[in-house]
Amino acid sequence: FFKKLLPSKGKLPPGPTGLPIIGNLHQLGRFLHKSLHKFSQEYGPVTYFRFGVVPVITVSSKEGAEEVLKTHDLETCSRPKTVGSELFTYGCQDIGFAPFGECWREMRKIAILELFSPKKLKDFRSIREDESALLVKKVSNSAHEKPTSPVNLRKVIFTFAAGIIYRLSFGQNFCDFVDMETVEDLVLESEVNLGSVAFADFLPAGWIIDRVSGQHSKVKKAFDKLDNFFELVIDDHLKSGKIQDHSDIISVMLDMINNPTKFGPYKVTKDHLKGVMSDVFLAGVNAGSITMIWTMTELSRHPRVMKKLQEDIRAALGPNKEKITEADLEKVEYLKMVIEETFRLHPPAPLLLPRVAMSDIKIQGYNIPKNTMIQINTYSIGRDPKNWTKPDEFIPERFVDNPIEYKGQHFELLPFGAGRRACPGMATGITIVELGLLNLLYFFDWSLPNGMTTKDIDMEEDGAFAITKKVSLELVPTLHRW
Ligand code: HEM
Repeated sequence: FFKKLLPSKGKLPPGPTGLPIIGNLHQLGRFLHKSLHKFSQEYGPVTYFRFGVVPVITVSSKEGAEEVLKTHDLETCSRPKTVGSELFTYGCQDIGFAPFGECWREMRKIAILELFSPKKLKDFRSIREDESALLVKKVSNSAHEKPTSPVNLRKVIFTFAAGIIYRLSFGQNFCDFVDMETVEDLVLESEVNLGSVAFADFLPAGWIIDRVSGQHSKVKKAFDKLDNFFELVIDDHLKSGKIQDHSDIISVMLDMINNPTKFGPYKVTKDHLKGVMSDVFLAGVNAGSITMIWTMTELSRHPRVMKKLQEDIRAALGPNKEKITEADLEKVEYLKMVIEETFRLHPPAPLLLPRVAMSDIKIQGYNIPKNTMIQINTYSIGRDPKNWTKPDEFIPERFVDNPIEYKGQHFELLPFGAGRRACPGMATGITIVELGLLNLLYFFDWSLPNGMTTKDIDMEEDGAFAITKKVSLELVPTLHRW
């Protein structure tokens, strides 16, 4: 009867049958990208399901991704709001979770100008070189220890990536007044809570369950910690009295808040500033660190590739270099293939960030009604045998004489997304990843801790939006002798 009354939705994509109210929640496992991968294997590359009462389509083919991210980019470039995203981005007044509109456009414009322009990338070279030197020093100290002990690669890689991103966005002296261990815990806790599922997101009156179950207070507590931390960073900028020098994005935005008439009609507020800080703090460091960790993990599991890569790097750069420079990044073709292969198998954000249809559209011949949430499954696309031969194997050579790149033009490989909402930090992110790995692989040889074989390397995943390796990767470094 109700079906007759409601307007026809036309031909929806196929998908699992849901239950009243909870939809298909009972069929989703711990990791959404894996559950949706299973759906696509059973129902096809465009699948319809319900997350509680929220309608969702998941797209798992290169052709479908191209239709969403290119043909219908304008109609799908908004984001759905969730309890976690609203809280951690100060009411979605950031870049990553802002709905399509003026706020998103203005924040993205400021970030591109103050963080990601080619000029800024050049200006920040000294920060990257300082952090590279610190990384090599830290690992060298461990390599000199007798007996040698394994290095926790997650820790050194996080400190390296965070040192660069936070100093360039939060100020040169950032690392002097905070302790990186605390920062790492804060990033992990915030990311998990931002991506956590609240009943209020998909059930009518679900907020009551969130209050009773303690979910609401858990997320709020994590947010308060992050907010206190941001206040500390902002206070430090205000105390230094150097807002006018525009030395980082925080001083630029504080100047915009204090002198609104100087900067055009859009009124920037403290919530915008904290929203952008939240994006940089969470998105900026995690994805790059995760990429480096998965790369070192796959290299440790594939000694043939590790050996070939280190020989290739050392032949290209020559012996006994004192430090790696960014000019060296141009010479290491095989490293770029290894990173591409890692992106294919371990995209740091396998579902990108969710989109929402702003009008009725058609994807692969199916009707997608307005307000449907859209998930692009790059995890499935990277494993699709139609795009890749032997898709489950780690073979960087597949990129030899292969035009496919990760920059958003080739829809079979989308680690940074594509279209209007593609990652604005791509150039910065990839430079950090290449630089970090080049330092680790040029100066050091790596072996597994005593008694461990390649088969013992744990590949279990963890995380919410960003999917990382659950168990820390521990390897023993030896200083390379020429
Ligand atoms: C290897 C490093 C990185 C990877 C793999 C990565 C990946 C991604 C992905 C998949 C998205 C979602 C794209 C979409 O929905 O189509 C994204 C968005 C975003 N990323 Fe990155 N990212 C990286 C580095 C960075 C860095 C260094 C920053 C900032 C310092 C950054 C800031 C952002 C922001 C602000 C967005 C939201 C864009 C929007 O919605 O308009 N990312 N990133």
